[in-house]
This record gives sequence, C-alpha cells and structure tokens, in this order.
Amino acid sequence: MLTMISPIRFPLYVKSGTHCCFASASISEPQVLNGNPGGTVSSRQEIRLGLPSKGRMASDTLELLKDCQLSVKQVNPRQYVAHIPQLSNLEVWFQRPKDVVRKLLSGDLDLGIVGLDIVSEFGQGSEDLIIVHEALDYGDCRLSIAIPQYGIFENVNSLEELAKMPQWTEEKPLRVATGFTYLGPKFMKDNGIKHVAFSTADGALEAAPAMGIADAILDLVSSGTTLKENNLKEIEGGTVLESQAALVASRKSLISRTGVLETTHEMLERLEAHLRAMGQFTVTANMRGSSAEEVAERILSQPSLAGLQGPTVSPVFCKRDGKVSADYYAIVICVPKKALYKSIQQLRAIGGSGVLISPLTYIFDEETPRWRQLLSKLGL
Ligand SMILES: Nc1ncnc2c1ncn2[C@@H]1O[C@H](COP(=O)(O)OP(=O)(O)OP(=O)(O)O)[C@@H](O)[C@H]1O
Ligand SMILES: O=P(O)(O)OC[C@H]1O[C@H](OP(=O)(O)OP(=O)(O)O)[C@H](O)[C@@H]1O
Ligand SMILES: [Mg+2]
Repeated sequence: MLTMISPIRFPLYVKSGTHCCFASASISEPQVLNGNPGGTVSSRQEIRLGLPSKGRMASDTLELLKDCQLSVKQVNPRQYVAHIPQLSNLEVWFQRPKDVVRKLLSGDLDLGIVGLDIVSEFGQGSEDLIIVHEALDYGDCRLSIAIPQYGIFENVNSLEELAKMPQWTEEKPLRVATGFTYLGPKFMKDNGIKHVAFSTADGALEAAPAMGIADAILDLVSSGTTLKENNLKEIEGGTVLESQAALVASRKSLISRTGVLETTHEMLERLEAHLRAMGQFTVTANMRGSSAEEVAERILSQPSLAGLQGPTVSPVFCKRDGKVSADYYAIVICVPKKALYKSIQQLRAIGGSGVLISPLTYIFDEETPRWRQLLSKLGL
C-alpha cells in the first residue's frame, strides 16, 4: 500500500488519486483495496507471471523470453492473458509495469518482469518482493534529478549546491515535478534536504521547468537527449537509482504456492544461460604443437585465452608416410565479446591460425549463482 508523504516537510500535490489505495477503518464506508485483500496466497492453481503490457519494456521482454526459448503465445494482441508452452501451469498476464508490482504485493501475481525503478517506487521496500534476477540487460536508465542549465541554476552543478541555494524556504520550497512520489521525497529526506515540494506528473516532465510549473524534475534518463533538448542538466549526487529490467517474485508465492519455486528455477536457469552466452563468442583455431599439454600451456600463458574452464584442445590427426600422427591441434575457447580482438592478437602471437568466431547461444553452468542467493533469501 502506498504511504502518503509527510505534508509538512514534503507537501505533495497529487494530480489524480488513481494510483493510491485506501483501506477505510469505518465499517459503514465502502472499502477500496488494490487487488486481493491482504495480499494473501489465494487458492488458485495456476502460476501467474506479469509482463509489461505497453511501453518500451513490453517488446524487449517478449524478445528476451523468446531468446530463452520461452516464447509467449498470445492469441490476440488485445488479450491480456497468454501462455508459455514450455512452462506448464503458467499464465502470463499483461499489465502496466506499476500494476505488475502492485499485483505481486496483493498476491494476484507470483512472478513479474519490470524495471528496478518501478520495483523500488511501487514496492516501497516491501519484504515480500524478492528480486530474483536484477540485471536482464535491457531497459537501462537512471532516475535522476535535473535542473535548468540557465538562469539561477547556471552555476549549480551538485545536489549540495542545489540544496544550499538561498531561494528555497519553508514558504517557497524547491518545486520538483516527478512520477516517483515515493522515491523522490525519500531521497530528499535521506540526503537531509529540506524545503522541497513534489508535484506529480505523468509524462513530458522535461517541459515543467520551462513552463514555470516546477524548478526541477526527477525523471528517468537514458541517453540524456531529452534533458539536453529541453535545456536541462543532471547534477552530481542527484542520481536516485540505476535501473534495468529485473525478474521479481512474491516471497509468499515462492514459499507457499505449489510449483512457483520450480518455475522460477527454470526461468532463472534459462535467463542466466542466455545472458551469459550473450557476452561471449566461441573461438576455434588451429595450432601446431608437440602435445596437447604443450599447446594448452601456451594458451594459458595468455591472459585473455583462459576460456570458461580452460581451453579444449583436440589433436587433429593426419597420415604421413603411412603413419598417423597429430602435428597440430584444434582449440576451442570462449572469449568475452569485449576482449575479442585482444584474444585474436594473443592467439596469433602463440601460433594460432585459421581462427573461426561463432556466436554462443547458451552457457549452462553447473548451478546458477542467483539460485543459491534466492534460496538463502528464502531461508531454504
Ligand atoms: N529512456 C529510457 N530508456 C530506457 N529505459 C527506459 C527509459 N525510460 C524508461 N525506461 C524503463 O522502461 C520502463 C517502462 O517505461 P515506458 O516509458 O516505456 O513505459 P511507461 O512509463 O509505463 O509508459 P508511459 O511513459 O507511457 O506511462 C521504465 O519503468 C524504465 O524501467
Ligand atoms: O535520456 P533519454 O534517452 O532521452 O530518455 C529519457 C526519456 O525517456 C522516458 O520518457 P518516454 O520516452 O517513456 O516518454 P514519456 O514521458 O511519455 O514516459 C523518460 O521519462 C524521459 O523523458
Ligand atoms: Mg515513459
């Protein structure tokens, strides 16, 4: 449930109350709850995964799942429920990212994929939300304070300088427009900044300072183009959080609902195998040598050629003068994409030839490190 911010320190002007939920104490008044009352684990049999229904996360999420051989089958794009044939007993529900988090909390969803920004804003530090994979490698952005490049802000370049400006008083606080009405005031409070008033807005926040609606904004920044185009700048110490897409789960569901832990394990294995492989190439090459050990020693003498668990070295046999022997060896290693050219140079330096580079699809480790972490978070 959202907590309203102290109106004295951080007056909050809420444009619309649609994203707040209230539980009335009076019996005579009707109650308005956000989802399943009390966030209990209901008796439904199916496991539910919430995915973003719109926005830039929607297509990237489907793409990622497809790359993990977990294609989502949606009969009709306007239908909000779908299936992943590989994961039996799982329903996919398309929801707005913030509703994915709310429904995880209310017990109406068991798993979800959303940005960490949304998890922090709408999860509000709830112990029931568990981040299973915090780096799905898309939707990268940061939540930052931005101020005008001009006028009284021209020489202001840090949060400290912004807070020290004589303009902000109890009566006339720094006005910040944001969609992050939980994280914004919390950040200001954590940084000991007084005389701040937040107002909510849903889009095109970057226009607010020029329109005179706000002095500063707190919004997501990725390339920084939108800020620049609107003559705004980020400031030192003004980043509230770094975000990217994450797999999130309800603690209650993981512990109590049949099959949720197993499904989470399978999803995690597939995600990790795909994401690890994304950063690597397979390199095969030929190398002359007197023995497999001698070739392996030469490879391991190079810092970028160690591979995942050391090189695979196989003899290439040929028949000469009626005698079968191995004069050279085929080697196979994985190299990080970023270190590809360095690896080729090192391979050549030790006598490698005929170098072939292929993409990798999956790397399945013996055990995914995040699985251990998940079990320990659950006390299992
Ligand atoms: N410029 C950006 N670059 C990369 N990722 C972003 C960017 N802006 C937002 N995101 C990430 O994508 C998520 C969804 O943002 P998006 O703007 O696509 O949808 P939305 O905010 O739900 O829709 P709307 O902005 O129409 O309300 C955000 O919560 C954040 O994690
Ligand atoms: O740093 P950049 O790469 O320019 O991206 C930042 C912009 O992206 C998001 O807006 P979005 O495109 O989602 O539009 P919205 O305001 O309608 O949410 C965010 O709210 C910023 O406005
Ligand atoms: Mg947006």
